[in-house]
Amino acid sequence: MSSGAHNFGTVALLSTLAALAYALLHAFRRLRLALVGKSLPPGPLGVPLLGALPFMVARPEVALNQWAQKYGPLYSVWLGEQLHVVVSDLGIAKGLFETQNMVFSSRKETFLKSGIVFAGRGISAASFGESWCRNHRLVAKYLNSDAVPDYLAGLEVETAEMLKALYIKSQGGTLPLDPHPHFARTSLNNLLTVLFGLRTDTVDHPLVAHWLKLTQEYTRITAPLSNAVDFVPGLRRFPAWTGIGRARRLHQSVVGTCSALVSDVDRRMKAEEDVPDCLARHLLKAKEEESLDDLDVVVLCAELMLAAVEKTAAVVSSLVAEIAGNADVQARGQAELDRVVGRDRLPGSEHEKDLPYISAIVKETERLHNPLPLGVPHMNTEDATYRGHFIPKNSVIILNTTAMTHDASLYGEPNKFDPERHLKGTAKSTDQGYPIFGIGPRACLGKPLAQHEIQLAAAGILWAFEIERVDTSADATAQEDAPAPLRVKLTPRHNRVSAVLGYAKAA
Ligand code: HEM
Repeated sequence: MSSGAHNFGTVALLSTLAALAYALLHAFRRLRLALVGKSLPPGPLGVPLLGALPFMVARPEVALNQWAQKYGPLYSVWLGEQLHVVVSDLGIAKGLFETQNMVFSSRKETFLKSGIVFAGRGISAASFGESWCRNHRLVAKYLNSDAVPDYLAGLEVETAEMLKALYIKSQGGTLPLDPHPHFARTSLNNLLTVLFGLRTDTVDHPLVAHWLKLTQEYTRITAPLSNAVDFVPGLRRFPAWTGIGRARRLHQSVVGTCSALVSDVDRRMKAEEDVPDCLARHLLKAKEEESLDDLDVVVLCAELMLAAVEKTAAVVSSLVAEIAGNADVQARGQAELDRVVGRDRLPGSEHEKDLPYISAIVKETERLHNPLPLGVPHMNTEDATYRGHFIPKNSVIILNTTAMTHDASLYGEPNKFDPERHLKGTAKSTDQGYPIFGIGPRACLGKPLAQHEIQLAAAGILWAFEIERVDTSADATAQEDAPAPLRVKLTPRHNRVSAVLGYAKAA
């Protein structure tokens, strides 16, 4: 026998033994639990050391959905040595949180996101404890639904600025464009105002493209299941292959950018300049009393900017893409705006409650185009049991919110864009609520701000423009592995648009 064939035989034997040992270990784990009358939720077995990680490399949500079909809406899966419990049903998610809210409201402090990107600080990646409580309390003061009404006038100004910039950049509707950077700038400006009391003056300001790039990198390297290195500690010896280097660079870049903004607020406060009330000022003033160090302040601000900008902009871009492809929805939304707002002023936040169809368009976009398809994983701090399934302490809980919002038993024809289903009192009305902002004490802190921003953007764009999608299939610059960029033609809807937007050179 040749040495090559011999080596192959040895490798095959060792692999088989490793797989057997792994299967035995899992069988033993399950048997041990069964002996004391406990059974884990069912789930796939996976492979030695890595568990199910190899099946989740490309599109984790596809693998998760296939397992949900096979094992049901509550199943367990090992990723490396970490047990994950995946919930794909809204009723079960609500059930878990209604009965054991506090038990399920921690997070696993992951190696990449928590340890490197946020340097063990911040809110979203922190386990449930004193530091999370303090940070959550400090930030909530500036973001909860009591605080947001103070920002509404500013959000309206930013929306009007965004519409005007779209009008100008598209040369009064003659040039197709990608509106996404404009939506990102609006969201960035809203956050910069809340955090630092400042804003960018144009979409071409370098901070807009820089921050968009950082948030996209953040999304790529911190997606809930993207990092084998979080669950297989042995991989940490290979920083070049495992995203560790990228996470370090992201940390440096994000902290560098936000440190400069925080330092400027600090300098202005020390020079006794007039600094508007903003989160950075509040945190700097409270540093001693709240035992915050410099990095705490910077990471809190950076985290909010990372959490906010791209997700909010992504929803608005998806909304525009959907409207461009649904002439009936567009016409119905515009008819509502003409009726409620008229053509001599822009829709404002005072109109929101009188625009149920626009709200329904927003809800339907969020249902279909969830910008955080698997939410942010939770962790349970105590052993728990749900409908006979044992969920051991320190399991990572994935709320598969996309599966929940595509549940055909709640939303008939779940892949269809149909705002009508959110209109109360109509034949199609379902009103199941949807969990894209999360559930329980760890639910999104920015929801009130994001919802107002998106609603104002939706109403403003529909008020101002006829939206038409431009075909990008022949775009030679498009990258093969990236989604086609959104390109739309935004034609002013009526002859009052330029005047109301304050654009003097109107046709
Ligand atoms: C469309 C926009 C947004 C979506 C879909 C979204 C979604 C989410 C989700 C799913 C979570 C995890 C909830 C859970 O664990 O149950 C979360 C957490 C969080 N979000 Fe958002 N978010 C959005 C915008 C924002 C904005 C604008 C901000 C800040 C200004 C923000 C700040 C946060 C923070 C700080 C957390 C961590 C909460 C915690 O762990 O205690 N988000 N968000």
